[in-house]
Amino acid sequence: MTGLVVSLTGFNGAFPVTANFTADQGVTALFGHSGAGKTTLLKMISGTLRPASGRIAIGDHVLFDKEKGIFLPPEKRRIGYVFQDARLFPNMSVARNLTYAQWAGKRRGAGKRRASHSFDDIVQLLGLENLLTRKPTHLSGGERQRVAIGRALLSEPALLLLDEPLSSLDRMRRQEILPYLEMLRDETGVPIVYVSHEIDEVARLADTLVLLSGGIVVASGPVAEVFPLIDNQGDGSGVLLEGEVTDYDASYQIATIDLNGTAFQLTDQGVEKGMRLRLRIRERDVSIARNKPEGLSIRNILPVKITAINDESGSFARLTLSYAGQQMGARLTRKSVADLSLQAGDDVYAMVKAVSVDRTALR
Ligand SMILES: Nc1ncnc2c1ncn2[C@@H]1O[C@H](COP(=O)(O)OP(=O)(O)OP(=O)(O)O)[C@@H](O)[C@H]1O
Repeated sequence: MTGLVVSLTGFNGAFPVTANFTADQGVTALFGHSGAGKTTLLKMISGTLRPASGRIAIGDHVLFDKEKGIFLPPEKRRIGYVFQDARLFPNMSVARNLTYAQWAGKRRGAGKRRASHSFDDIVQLLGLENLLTRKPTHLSGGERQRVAIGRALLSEPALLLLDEPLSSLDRMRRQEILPYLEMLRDETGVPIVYVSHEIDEVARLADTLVLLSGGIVVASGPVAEVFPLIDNQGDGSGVLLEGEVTDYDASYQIATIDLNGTAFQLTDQGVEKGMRLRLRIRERDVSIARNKPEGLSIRNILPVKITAINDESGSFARLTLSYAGQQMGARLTRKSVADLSLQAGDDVYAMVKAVSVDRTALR
């Protein structure tokens, strides 16, 4: 059992924190707006800040237990920490930075366990082969972060904490590094806590989602359940739907995905039959028709039931839709809702443009 259990209360200065969540293998995203308490919680998990009460454990490895008087110092916690800025040793080559971490990990007792990741495995996983002789100053920001992740992994951690590892990178570099993080998630077996305030990263990487607001964990659980609850400043976060690729038309680069019995199409490259994909469908990309439309360029038409209509202030209304047991949302003008006489309980059709979904490949 390698799951993470966090159940604590405490303070960072005068800022109070209350957190209760559990997470299994894979990536646990800690999401919250600036000042929500994400870094505070990471400090409590890593041991640089002591909670007032509660318990923190990774499987049988107890890091903190107030009642039993256990508080492991940071160096005994077997936690690999990757910061927003890579914090590599500037005078050492990439290879030395990595081997130093391996040495430090062994000194802390990791060497008594069988190393699960060899130096060569990590170098290959993170694509560091051609960087080994360089100094950190001669690396791009994204490359530095890949080395920092490699360094954290080589210390044989029981848990990896990634504190907004992409926040110092521009969009292009982020896109470059995301596939490495997906591989990390799928191939290392090390549980990862990933702090982010970027919805796209959460949609792509998370297995479990923990929402923090004002120092309190307000929701936690499987990402598909919790994702729609993200407060995206008025613009809904959308829903995550999962399905398997049943067909790929290479000439048009169109993949067909089976989403609970409905064929859903999206434009994509590098997709193969049998692959599992996660799609993010945003509320603003969904429109509604009373009757099944024909002769439309929109390719995805899903039969849905309206379960609720909430007027927002101003011109818009938010519809909650149920589709094959999953919830979706749509954001329409109130005028459209009135013109179509839409009401809760109506069976209608949701139309989603094929190009308007984000996808991620799942293991
Ligand atoms: N050393 C400290 N002493 C007192 N208060 C602090 C301290 N560090 C942080 N805080 C306060 O605790 C609250 C939570 O801060 P924290 O850094 O955990 O938020 P965050 O979610 O990580 O934010 P960001 O996304 O901006 O990094 C903030 O109100 C902050 O001002």
